Amino acid sequence: MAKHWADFQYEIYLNGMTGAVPRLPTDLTRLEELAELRLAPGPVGYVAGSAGDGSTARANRAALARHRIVPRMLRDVGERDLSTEVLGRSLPAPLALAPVGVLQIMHPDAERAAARAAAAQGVPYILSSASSTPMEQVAEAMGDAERWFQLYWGKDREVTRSFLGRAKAAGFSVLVVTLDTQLLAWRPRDLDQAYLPFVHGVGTANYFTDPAFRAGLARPVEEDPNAAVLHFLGLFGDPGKSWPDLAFLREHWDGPIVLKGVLHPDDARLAADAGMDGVVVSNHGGRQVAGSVAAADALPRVAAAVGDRLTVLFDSGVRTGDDVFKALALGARAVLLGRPYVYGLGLDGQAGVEHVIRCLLAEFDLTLALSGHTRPGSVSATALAPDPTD
Ligand SMILES: Cc1cc2nc3c(=O)[nH]c(=O)nc-3n(C[C@H](O)[C@H](O)[C@H](O)COP(=O)(O)O)c2cc1C
Ligand SMILES: CC(C)CC(=O)C(=O)O
Repeated sequence: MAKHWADFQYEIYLNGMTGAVPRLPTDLTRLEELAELRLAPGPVGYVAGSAGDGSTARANRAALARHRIVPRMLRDVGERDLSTEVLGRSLPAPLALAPVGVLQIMHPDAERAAARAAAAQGVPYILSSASSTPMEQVAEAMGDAERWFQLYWGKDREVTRSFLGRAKAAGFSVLVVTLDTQLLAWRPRDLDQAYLPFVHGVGTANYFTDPAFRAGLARPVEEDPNAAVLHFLGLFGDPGKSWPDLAFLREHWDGPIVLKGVLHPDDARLAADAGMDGVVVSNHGGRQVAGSVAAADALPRVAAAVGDRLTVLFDSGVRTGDDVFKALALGARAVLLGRPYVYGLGLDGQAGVEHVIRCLLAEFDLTLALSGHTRPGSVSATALAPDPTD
């Protein structure tokens, strides 16, 4: 019998014969409440928090919940294959870990632990520019496992050029350029606690170790760390960028480029016109524009506009296996997972991240099978009940 992601449930039940139960919940929507109880208020507030009153983060969940799956019967789902081709790479499942910076606020092993967990499960790891560990050290922890680099496309061209060179040399294969964080949004939960990881020197490691960044400082980081933090805050985002600037990135990166944070079909078309390879339909987990369209509501429109020209990926609000299924049905090729793996890291290090990946994919595998499908590619809009808001 072929091995399936769903087999994880029997592993759990068999371990139960020795009295063992999972250390973390298997319903991943419960991780946040556990993290709120167990982790320090500043860090957990930063991760769980959103822009404004949190309406976009809630809308992300509500939009996914509004869609309902219509299972089909007697379709021989005994043998299933979750592997998916994304940007020329064969992935074991339609999943990657989203770029999340500052992971040291969650666990001392930070990005290395998350990256090792991704590598152990064969899932691509997308390393944030704002990681608390220099990219070369994360790459070393991963061996030759699949890794992508997320760029904060800031004001200093030399730093961008240097990041691209370092990422390529360290074996990162896909460039994910985040467009929705040119400025840090209004985040009341962090403001009320006056807590921002960067001010504590977390999330600046790629910058502080970068020769081009260091060249822009009046005094070395080690002599004046506060000035270095201010310099970072001044340059990590650039609200002055516009579409023609993408030519610079296309010129300096010869692998696939994916734009993250696209919500409007016209922006997706502009991405295709600019020679990009993909988009991530995302509202940054509701952390940037309060009152924004839910990512799952934007997804079918973007997929209809560019699905034949670009690889369409999705994040923001994915918590369960059925969310993954719905995202595929709405037009995504694969999804990125954000906060759940970060809570897994905070609560149980690398093992916690692996638990989260395995639960999500076991539940997705079961949803797929029980709905009458054997592979991600066969899931389309016809697998969903008509949208009551249409
Ligand atoms: C604590 C935290 C830090 C993040 N840092 C980054 C980042 O450095 N770069 C980036 O492109 N996105 C970042 N994101 C956004 C995620 O990549 C992703 O879009 C989002 O978490 C998806 O929504 P979800 O958390 O609802 O799954 C961050 C998200 C969180 C929660
Ligand atoms: C503001 C960024 C540097 C980090 C981020 O993307 C986030 O906190 O959502």
